[in-house]
Amino acid sequence: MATHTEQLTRPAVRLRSLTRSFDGRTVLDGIDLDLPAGQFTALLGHSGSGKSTLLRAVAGLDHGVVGRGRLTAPERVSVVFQDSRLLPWRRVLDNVLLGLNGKEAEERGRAALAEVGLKGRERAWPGELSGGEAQRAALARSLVREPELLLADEPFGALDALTRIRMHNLLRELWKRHRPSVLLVTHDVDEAIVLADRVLVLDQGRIGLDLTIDRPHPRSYREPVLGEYRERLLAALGVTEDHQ
Ligand SMILES: Nc1ncnc2c1ncn2[C@@H]1O[C@H](COP(=O)(O)OP(=O)(O)OP(=O)(O)O)[C@@H](O)[C@H]1O
Repeated sequence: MATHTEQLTRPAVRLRSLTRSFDGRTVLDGIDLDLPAGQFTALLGHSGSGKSTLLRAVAGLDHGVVGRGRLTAPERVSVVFQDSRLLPWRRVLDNVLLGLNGKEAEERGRAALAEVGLKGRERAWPGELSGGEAQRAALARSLVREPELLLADEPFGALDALTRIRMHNLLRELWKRHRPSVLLVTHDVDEAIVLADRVLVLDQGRIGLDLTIDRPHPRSYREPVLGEYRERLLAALGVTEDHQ
């Protein structure tokens, strides 16, 4: 992983005039965006606004899609999805190590599982894990690859509210320790505000708002000052809050 000084001097992701269309309908409309290395960024937007399309483009998972523009991203990119995508016929540690071999990789896999709170579950089958545990294993699978960029597409979307808060703390903790650049796609305004240092709103194929959240961590949903950010984000999303 890059040193902290290197991280500050070069963007991890650079998009220039990035355009993506499906069936003649433009979903991303000439996006220009730099994500500085080591930054924790969230991407908000309505359903269908193109968040996953943007994330897939950055991940290089959209081969064959009609599009234009220039994109640079680091070499080591990990992606976490809403479902853990663990292979049910492989034990948890083997899922984490998928494609990696050797004693040293195994040690790193065990360490990653310990980091996400799954020490002792190395030989469990994915079917024996709860939803939150499965997402922890998915995070460990990403972590063990030492990503420079971690892309997460609604990673906590299927979890209950309490588990989600614990996963927020875990993700932020892992980010602090390893400092990958993070791009987190979410529907959840509060999740974005509590976790990210920069929140982007995708609207009509463009970045409609680019908001820096300059507040110390850990943050709580209940901090009154975060309410100002919430209102700005909701306004950018075209949602008006009912204050009655
Ligand atoms: N492979 C594809 N083929 C055709 N249309 C697609 C494809 N992928 C995405 N789209 C369309 O592009 C638009 C944006 O989809 P995308 O999944 O990026 O939105 P999203 O903001 O991530 O939505 P959600 O929050 O509901 O997941 C949608 O209208 C979707 O139907």
